[in-house]
Amino acid sequence: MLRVMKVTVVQHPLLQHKLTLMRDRETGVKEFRELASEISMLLAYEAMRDLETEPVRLHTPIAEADLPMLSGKKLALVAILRAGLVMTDAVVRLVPAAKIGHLGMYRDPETLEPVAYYSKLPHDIAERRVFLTDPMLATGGSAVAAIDTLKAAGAQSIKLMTILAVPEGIRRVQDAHPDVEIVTAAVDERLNDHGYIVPGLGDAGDRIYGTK
Ligand SMILES: O=P(O)(O)OC[C@H]1O[C@H](OP(=O)(O)OP(=O)(O)O)[C@H](O)[C@@H]1O
Ligand SMILES: O=c1cc[nH]c(=O)[nH]1
Ligand SMILES: [Mg+2]
Repeated sequence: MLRVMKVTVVQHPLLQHKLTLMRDRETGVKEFRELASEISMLLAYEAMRDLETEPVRLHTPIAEADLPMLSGKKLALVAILRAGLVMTDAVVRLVPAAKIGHLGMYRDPETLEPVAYYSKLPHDIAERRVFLTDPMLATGGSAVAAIDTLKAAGAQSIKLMTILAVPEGIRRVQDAHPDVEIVTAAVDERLNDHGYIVPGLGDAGDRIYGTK
């Protein structure tokens, strides 16, 4: 695992293998979606490494013992639609008590700037640790707009979980929101002239939902 400032690249071989399968253009919708789910759970395992625990006294079948249980702030998972939804759907299986928010936005194909079309967040988001999900961090416009919205709603503790990022997008998020840690499975080379990540995996939303 490589840590550079507030970016964590999860370099576990299991995760990297699954990511390579996702990148393959021959991978179909069903497998792509399953891989995105599995990678999201592995990313969450790392992103949630610093969750607080406290000892709770209980009886195992053998003895009484003080054993760790999650404590501290409650959690919120927030998906940037559409593609982030597959990630929150997966991660909530690990933290079933988390509340889930949705931020609808798409990237204008000409300007590459995000266009927001929906927002529904837990009312108590200010009291929760927020894990924002989107598989792709490209120009960073969508992530910055989503974090702006979360902070305007009172969120104070935010981590961004992505599957693929590029240095340009990471910089844009860090410049706008230096307090937000990014957890990703890989940092690719660059963006092409259409704002797609190279080598990337294509259009995440289209590959998850089969819309192309
Ligand atoms: O970093 P950026 O340059 O903003 O690009 C990344 C955004 O692009 C994709 O969404 P898209 O606009 O394709 O919407 P969709 O999920 O509805 O397909 C992706 O899921 C991110 O939200
Ligand atoms: O490569 C990219 C860039 C933005 N959005 C995607 O879905 N893929
Ligand atoms: Mg898309």
